[in-house]
Amino acid sequence: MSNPVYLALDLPQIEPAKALLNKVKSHIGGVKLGLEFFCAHGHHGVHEIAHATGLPIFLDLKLHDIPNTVAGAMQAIHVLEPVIVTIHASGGRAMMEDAKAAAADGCKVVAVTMLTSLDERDMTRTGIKGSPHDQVMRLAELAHDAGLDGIVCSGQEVGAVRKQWRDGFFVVPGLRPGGKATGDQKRVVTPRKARDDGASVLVIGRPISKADDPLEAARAIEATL
Ligand SMILES: O=c1ccn([C@@H]2O[C@H](COP(=O)(O)O)[C@@H](O)[C@H]2O)c(=O)[nH]1
Repeated sequence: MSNPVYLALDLPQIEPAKALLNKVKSHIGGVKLGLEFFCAHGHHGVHEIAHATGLPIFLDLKLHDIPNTVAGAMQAIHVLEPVIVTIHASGGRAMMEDAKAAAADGCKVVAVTMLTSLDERDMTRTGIKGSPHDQVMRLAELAHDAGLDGIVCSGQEVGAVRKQWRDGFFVVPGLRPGGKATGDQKRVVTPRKARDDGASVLVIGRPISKADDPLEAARAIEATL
């Protein structure tokens, strides 16, 4: 089985990002480039990371707009050859259908359900009633019906989603080797639990990138899987 860990490269400077990747690249399966990286370095930065590492690229752009705009954005990133792209499930069914139709062949389009930095209290404040579990299940069904490949959810929900959507592709961030919520992440589990519960991809950033010894941190996480 290939390594399911995608390193979240949330670093503002490209040279330190490349140096980090050089250290850990034998212990990860791919690279996740998100908003911070894309806004700072754009297409050029994505090409540079892809060429420097040879690893698969996951573009975590979390697109969320009207269907026509999101479809246009999906077409504009074909040239970057991402293996995974994220959009927001709350953009609605038509937006998800058009995003999938506009994606390149072989690119997995997955919908963010409820960010791992949110808990039930945060949800209530945005006007969404019920538990994170219910909200994730509802949006997973919508994403499935829209023809997407899978969803992004926390490790606290992935087991339940996997039972309903057996062949889905599930991306799980909010992973902490100690299993405790730290900083901005509220719905966390360990990488091992997420994998055991059915995650397809494990997204891990700061537990590796901010570790005193990123190579040792990446090795230690790999050894638990
Ligand atoms: O619900 C979500 C969706 C995306 N993310 C992204 O994953 C990484 C997690 O980084 P850590 O440093 O391991 O917390 C980050 O790039 C987020 O943008 C998420 O955390 N939760």
